[in-house]
Amino acid sequence: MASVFIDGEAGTTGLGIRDRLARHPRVSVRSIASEDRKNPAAKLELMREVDLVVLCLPDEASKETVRLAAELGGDAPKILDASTAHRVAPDWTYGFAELAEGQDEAIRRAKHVANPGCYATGAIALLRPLVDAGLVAPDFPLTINAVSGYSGGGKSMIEAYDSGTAPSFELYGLGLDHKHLPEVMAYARLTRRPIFVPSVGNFHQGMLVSIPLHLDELPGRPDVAALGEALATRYAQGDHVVFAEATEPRIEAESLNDTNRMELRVYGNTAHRQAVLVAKLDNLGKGASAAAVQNLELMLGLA
Ligand SMILES: NC(=O)C1=CN([C@@H]2O[C@H](COP(=O)(O)OP(=O)(O)OC[C@H]3O[C@@H](n4cnc5c(N)ncnc54)[C@H](OP(=O)(O)O)[C@@H]3O)[C@@H](O)[C@H]2O)C=CC1
Ligand SMILES: CC(=O)N[C@@H](CCC(=O)OP(=O)(O)O)C(=O)O
Repeated sequence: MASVFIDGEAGTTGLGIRDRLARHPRVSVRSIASEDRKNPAAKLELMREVDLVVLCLPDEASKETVRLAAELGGDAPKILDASTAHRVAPDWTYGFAELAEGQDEAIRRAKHVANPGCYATGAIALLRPLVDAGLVAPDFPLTINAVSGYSGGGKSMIEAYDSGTAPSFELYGLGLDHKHLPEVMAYARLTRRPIFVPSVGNFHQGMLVSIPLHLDELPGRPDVAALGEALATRYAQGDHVVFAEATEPRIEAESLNDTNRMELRVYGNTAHRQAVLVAKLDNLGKGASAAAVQNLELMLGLA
């Protein structure tokens, strides 16, 4: 039985991981007493005894636990960080197994893995295959639009919606400096910073990430079908990331909730030479806790 300590177990992401691991036949969760949850000495003692620690903390607290673990030298557990702190750090492995061939193997071998951001998971899954295939140039002026359920904002945003003080819908991140952009650029291999317009609505969980494209501005002026074929080919073997046909000119955000699945579609109008790429995922599932469980199974040699 492999043992795991979830630092930040009572938060939104931590609880999601704990619930999934509660029914896991080969992983046991070691918990810290609630009054000690921010006590470095207690964390250090627990980290001595476990195989892996998952960080479900604000960025600064994550960095602090990583520093603490370093005190254990060669006895330090493996670390999976769900925060934004290490996603583009050179000595960390990006925990998106479907990123490219061999990424699952890199996660298996890694001592330190950064779990991807929820919006970034959708944007990278859509863009990386098209950049690799030469259908989208790395310096293309992209716009990424997205909507998330309010659980994406953690405990404080959940409280605001539950108490009725939050708006039904809002755009945010309009300072154009969202924390997921560095990882999107790095792992989709973009050289020009996309404009990212996230939004949040009055539903608990679920997410759509959409990217509009003028086809005549792309290299080789591909048609709608060519974009779909590139994604279908790339994810043909996928269990968790799949290409799906765009059968209706609309899409809702919640049908993949509580799963580790993400669906990618290409909508378009051949006559108008326009397309919209869309990823659907659960911000708490493939966007956070379910992806974390997928990663820790790889890191613990259970998958
Ligand atoms: N919600 C989401 O959809 C996603 C979140 N993430 C990331 O996961 C991390 C956690 O986010 P989320 O679960 O939403 O946040 P929450 O606000 O829901 O939970 C954070 C938890 O961390 C605890 N905490 C804060 N500081 C410390 C510390 N020093 N030691 C131990 N525990 C601490 C908090 O406890 P207390 O309340 O008692 O202070 C709280 O329980 C963040 O980095 C976030 O960016 C990643 C992907 C998606
Ligand atoms: C609705 C909402 O506020 N969402 C969060 C992102 C949630 C998430 O995935 O953040 P990390 O993975 O980077 O921790 C935000 O935009 O900051």
